[in-house]
Amino acid sequence: MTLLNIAVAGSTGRMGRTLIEAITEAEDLRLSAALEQPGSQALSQDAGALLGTPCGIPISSNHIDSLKTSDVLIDFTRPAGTLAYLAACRELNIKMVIGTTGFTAAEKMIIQDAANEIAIVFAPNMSIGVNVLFKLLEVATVALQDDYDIEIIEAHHRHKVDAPSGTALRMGEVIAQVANRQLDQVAIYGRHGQTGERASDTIGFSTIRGGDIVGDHTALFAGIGERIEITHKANSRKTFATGALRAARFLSAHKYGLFDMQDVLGLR
Ligand SMILES: NC(=O)C1=CN([C@@H]2O[C@H](COP(=O)(O)OP(=O)(O)OC[C@H]3O[C@@H](n4cnc5c(N)ncnc54)[C@H](OP(=O)(O)O)[C@@H]3O)[C@@H](O)[C@H]2O)C=CC1
Ligand SMILES: O=C(O)C1=N[C@H](C(=O)O)C[C@H](O)C1
Repeated sequence: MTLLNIAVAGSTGRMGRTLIEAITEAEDLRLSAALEQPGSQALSQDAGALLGTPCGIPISSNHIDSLKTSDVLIDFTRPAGTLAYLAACRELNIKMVIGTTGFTAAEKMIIQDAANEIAIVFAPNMSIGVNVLFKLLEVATVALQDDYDIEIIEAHHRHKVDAPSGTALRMGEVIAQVANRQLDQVAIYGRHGQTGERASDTIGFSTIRGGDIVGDHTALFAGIGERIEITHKANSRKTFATGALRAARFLSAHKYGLFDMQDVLGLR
C-alpha cells in the first residue's frame, strides 16, 4: 500500500496532538513532519512523546526541509501561521488541509489565490455532523425565513481566541445566502444596553466561552407560538481530526483547487 505522507502544523496544540494520534493509528497514513513555531519549547522532542507513544518524528520549525517529504500539510494553528505555511506549500507544491479559523476577508483571498496552484481543503469545521447541519439550515431557512427570527449561539472552551467561531460565521453565511441577505449588513454580534426592538431580517450571534467545552453550535428559528433549534455538539476533537484526515485523502485526486468539507463529504 502506498502511504500518504502527512505533515502536521501546530503539532503540540489541542488539534495537532489529536491529529498525530489519529495519523499514527491509520494504516494508510504516515506522519512525515511535525511543525512548531521557532522558539517553541517542544522543538526536537519526539512528536508522539506528548501522547506517550514516541513515533520517531522530531518536532521541527524548519518548514521547508520538513515539508519536502510530505504530500499534505494539515494546519490547525492561527491565521498568521497558516499564511506562512501556505507560502511554503505553494513554493514546494504541497497540498493543504486548513482548519484554522479567524481569518479576515483579505486573508481568505490569499488562500483562494494559492488554490490556483495547489489543492486546498479549507473548512471551519471538519466534523460530518456540522456539515450535515449546514444542509439542514438550508432546508429550514427556505421554509422559515419570512416569519421566524434567526439567532446563532455557539459555546467553546476558555482557550478559544476568535469569536464568533468560524463555524457560527459559516452558519450565518449559509442562512444569509439562502435568505438572500448580506451577512455583513444583517449580522448582530451580541447585544447590550438600549438595543431597541429586534429588526426582522437580522441574524444574531451569541458567544459563550468556558471550561473545556469542545464546541456547541445552535441555530434558533424563533416564531410566534413555536421555535425550532438545530444543534450540534462535539464531544471530542477526534471528530475534527477524522474529518481532516478524510480531507487529506480526498486531495490525492486533485492537483489544485479550493474545496471545503461539503466537497469532501459529497454534500454539495
Ligand atoms: N476546522 C475545524 O474543524 C476546527 C478548527 N479549529 C481551529 O483550529 C485552530 C487551532 O485550534 P487549537 O488546536 O484548539 O489551538 P491551540 O492553541 O491548542 O494550538 C495552536 C497551535 O498552533 C501553534 N501556533 C500558534 N500561532 C502560530 C503561528 N503564528 N505560527 C505557527 N504556529 C502557531 C501553537 O503553538 P504555540 O503553542 O507555540 O503557540 C499551537 O501548537 C483554531 O483556529 C481553531 O478555531 C479547531 C478545532 C476544529
Ligand atoms: O477553537 C475550537 O476549538 C474550534 N473551532 C472551530 C470554529 O471556530 O468553528 C471549530 C470547532 O467548533 C472547534
